[in-house]
Amino acid sequence: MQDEVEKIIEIKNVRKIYRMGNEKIYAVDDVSFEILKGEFCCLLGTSGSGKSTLLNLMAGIEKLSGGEIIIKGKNIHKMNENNLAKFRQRYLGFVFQSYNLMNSMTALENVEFPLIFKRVKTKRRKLLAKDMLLKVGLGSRLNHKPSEMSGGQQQRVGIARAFVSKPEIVFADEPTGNLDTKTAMEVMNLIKTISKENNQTIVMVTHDRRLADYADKIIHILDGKIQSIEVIPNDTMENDPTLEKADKETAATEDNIDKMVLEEKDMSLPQIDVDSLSEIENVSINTIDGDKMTDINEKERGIEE
Ligand SMILES: Nc1ncnc2c1ncn2[C@@H]1O[C@H](COP(=O)(O)OP(=O)(O)OP(=O)(O)O)[C@@H](O)[C@H]1O
Repeated sequence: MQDEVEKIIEIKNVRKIYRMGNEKIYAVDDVSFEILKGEFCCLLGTSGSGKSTLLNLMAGIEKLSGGEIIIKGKNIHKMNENNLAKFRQRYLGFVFQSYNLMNSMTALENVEFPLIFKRVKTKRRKLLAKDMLLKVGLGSRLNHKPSEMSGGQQQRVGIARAFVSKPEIVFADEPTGNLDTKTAMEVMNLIKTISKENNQTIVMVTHDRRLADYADKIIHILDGKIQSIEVIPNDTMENDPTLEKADKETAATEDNIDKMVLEEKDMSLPQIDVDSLSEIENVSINTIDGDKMTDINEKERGIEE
């Protein structure tokens, strides 16, 4: 008998009410649905329908007015701040519409960042970050800063940063909102390809039906309520020439990564000011796969029940 697929996210009668003077705004109004492990789920709706609020509630960024959000069996809104932060680091990744890259850092340094918090050793960190940048087709842009890259390239760095530590769930709020249609499709292909390779769960917000078609499941939202839930047949992947190129690049360089690390000059990360850590953590709340955790003390990253 086939194993039942894990319900990785359960949304139960969730409400978010904002008060504006005497007025109550029901941004999310009694919403319930489930997302399975490995599913690509899209929250689709027009402007003001409540998509971003729902995503922020799911990520524990906004407080609930009612209901429950269970992720990996844990009621995340019952956790204290410290445990919630650990939970985010361990299980969640984020892709933002505005990329949220560190402008003073190179592409490679940006992608390395989540791994610093995981205390992954320098050499391994650089290998993982490089590998990820090769995967997203940026093998020739490792040492470019965000200002030296196009919007599409910057978002590829954002994707590499979100996925480098293989979080089980990646939240993406209008990840292609600042990109032209062709680049948006390439970015969608990347998100889908990488997440499917690793059985990662994606929750993406968009108002664009064409982008929602990349999902396995679409939650249609209107005025804070679910209008319908649509399951999409799994045949919408397009041939992306950039991906093919990225694959070839990865294959060609896989054997040379060690060599590249040894040859790379001036790759040390800038000194991190302790006061800036919380700001950085907001940018790169992320985690790393269990089988890549050999450098990390399990207890240190443990989450209290
Ligand atoms: N901090 C807030 N205070 C008051 N009302 C808010 C707040 N944030 C959102 N809202 C209201 O909640 C509703 C849902 O907003 P939300 O940003 O979730 O919609 P959205 O579907 O993501 O829209 P968009 O696509 O334009 O970003 C809107 O009516 C919005 O005005």
